[in-house]
Amino acid sequence: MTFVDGPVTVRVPASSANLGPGFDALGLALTLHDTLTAQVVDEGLDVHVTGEGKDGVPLDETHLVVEAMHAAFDLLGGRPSGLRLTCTNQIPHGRGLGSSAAAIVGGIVLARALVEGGELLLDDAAAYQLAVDLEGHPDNVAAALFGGLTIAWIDGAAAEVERLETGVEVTVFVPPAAVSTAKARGLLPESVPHADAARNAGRAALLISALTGAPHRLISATEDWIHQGYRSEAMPESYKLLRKLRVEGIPAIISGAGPTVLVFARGVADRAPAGWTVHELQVDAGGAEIVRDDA
Ligand SMILES: Nc1ncnc2c1ncn2[C@@H]1O[C@H](COP(=O)(O)OP(=O)(O)O)[C@@H](O)[C@H]1O
Ligand SMILES: N[C@@H](CCOP(=O)(O)O)C(=O)O
Repeated sequence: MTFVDGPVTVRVPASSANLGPGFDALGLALTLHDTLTAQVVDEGLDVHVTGEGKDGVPLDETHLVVEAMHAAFDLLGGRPSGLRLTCTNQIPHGRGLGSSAAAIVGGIVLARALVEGGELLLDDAAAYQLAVDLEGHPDNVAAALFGGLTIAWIDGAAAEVERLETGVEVTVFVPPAAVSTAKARGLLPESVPHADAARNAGRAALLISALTGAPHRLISATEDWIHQGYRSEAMPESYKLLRKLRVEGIPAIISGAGPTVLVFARGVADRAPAGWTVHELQVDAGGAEIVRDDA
């Protein structure tokens, strides 16, 4: 196995998972990015972080991007003697915008690009499978890797994905405090009423239609009964904003495991509670991409 000379840069998008009724299945890549640059060096591990997470993430082998790079190098044939990594992060951590998925996908794509012929040794299907195995659920990593609107599922142990185009525009309302995905997953019940599962399935199907050509269906298509309500105690302000917007007829959901509120609309930034950050975003159609020096 031969490593490439010089640094490699990857740009990886934020993602919003679930989108209301599509729990652990639907994902949407968004135009908010982390930019990661890595280079193989003679020895040691040198990690620099600027932007989101700079004061909170470890700078050793337990850094999530490094863990994902190591897992990918192990599949590609071996780890390099040393690594220099620089992360310039726009995606806030623990807000339901897929920062951990972006770190995992970015690390895998970086490692692959640092190995001569890496795309043949670890193709997109294998990279996706590794990312799902590391993240534990497929929805965010599908969108972060492939871009656009994704439907993700697990067949046996095999991670599968269907990618769709959508031109939908969104506004995200990001609260100041984080809620970890692990904590939010811990609030979910072991089972849900059959009637709730049934109506969620119908709305998830309708949502695909709404996002790919029938936007007038968005308010009905974004209703959920199987996760958002159960998690509301961990994010009461988000849930309150969600209900308020929906009463106004604005299609709002909890993004991923929360606490960010995502709205399929523009021109609503004035609804943000004090202290929250608002981003008006588009869909990132490309997913994780190597940034070429000559691009
Ligand atoms: N770019 C990153 N670099 C290093 N660690 C990260 C990065 N992004 C996320 N993480 C790790 O993942 C955690 C957030 O993951 P999670 O709770 O799943 O929230 P999110 O909704 O943002 O994915 C962070 O606290 C940090 O430990
Ligand atoms: N389906 C997952 C999505 C988690 O997304 P994140 O952006 O909060 O990591 C869940 O709802 O737990």
